[in-house]
Amino acid sequence: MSPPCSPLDGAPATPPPAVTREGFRNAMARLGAAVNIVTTDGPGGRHGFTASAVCSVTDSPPTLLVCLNKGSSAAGPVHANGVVCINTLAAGHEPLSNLFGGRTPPEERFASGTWRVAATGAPMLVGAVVAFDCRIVRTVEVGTHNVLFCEVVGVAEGGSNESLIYYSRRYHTLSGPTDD
Ligand SMILES: NC(=O)c1ccc[n+]([C@@H]2O[C@H](COP(=O)([O-])OP(=O)(O)OC[C@H]3O[C@@H](n4cnc5c(N)ncnc54)[C@H](O)[C@@H]3O)[C@@H](O)[C@H]2O)c1
Ligand SMILES: Cc1cc2c(cc1C)N(C[C@H](O)[C@H](O)[C@H](O)COP(=O)(O)O)c1[nH]c(=O)[nH]c(=O)c1N2
Repeated sequence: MSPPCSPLDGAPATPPPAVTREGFRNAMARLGAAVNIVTTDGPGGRHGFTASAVCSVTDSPPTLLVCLNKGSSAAGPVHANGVVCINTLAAGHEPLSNLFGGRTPPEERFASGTWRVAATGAPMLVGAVVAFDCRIVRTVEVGTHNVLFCEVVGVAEGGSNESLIYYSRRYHTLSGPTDD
């Protein structure tokens, strides 16, 4: 059996308490993450949702994963369409993130921002830091979420040099190097 976890400050180890949902979320709030709007379109209709649970899986074939709550109104359309575009948000996109973050009807979400249609048919956000046009190649159910494995079939790099970051339940801006 493995020993109990030690606190990072070197204090004596105590048996770990059960991890509650609240405890897990509080811990996760300490992980900074890029903010993305994941969009879809096709026979299941146009939809999109804000997601921070996005991660690179492998570059061969280029694959990302997205964790999508099964209770989200976007879940049906995403699975019916089998395609998504992962649009990574730039500084100034906080209102767009909140708009796609729940409760607003799908077509009202797309009334903000400028959208074009990617090769898969999914909406691509003009002004995103980067956008990944993807086909969903596998879905794995874990608890409340579906993990979508998304093969990248197209990439568009935007002009913005400032990424939107969600950390400690707030939005922040991270600037990249400038050319000069
Ligand atoms: N992975 C997710 O589904 C996810 C991620 C971030 C935010 N959200 C949703 O956005 C809203 C605001 O989030 P917040 O960060 O301000 O406060 P919060 O306390 O609800 O969440 C803190 C952190 O916990 C994680 N988290 C939250 N809900 C989760 C879920 N259902 N499953 C797995 N991980 C989850 C995320 O990393 C989040 O940043 C909430 O409704 C939350 O459920 C969901
Ligand atoms: C910053 C931030 C980050 C996330 C979210 C929200 C916000 C504000 N949400 C919640 C998600 O966007 C929301 O549940 C959907 O918009 C679906 O809501 P409706 O069911 O349509 O109301 C979210 N949901 C999800 O399934 N996976 C995720 O990674 C995230 N990440």
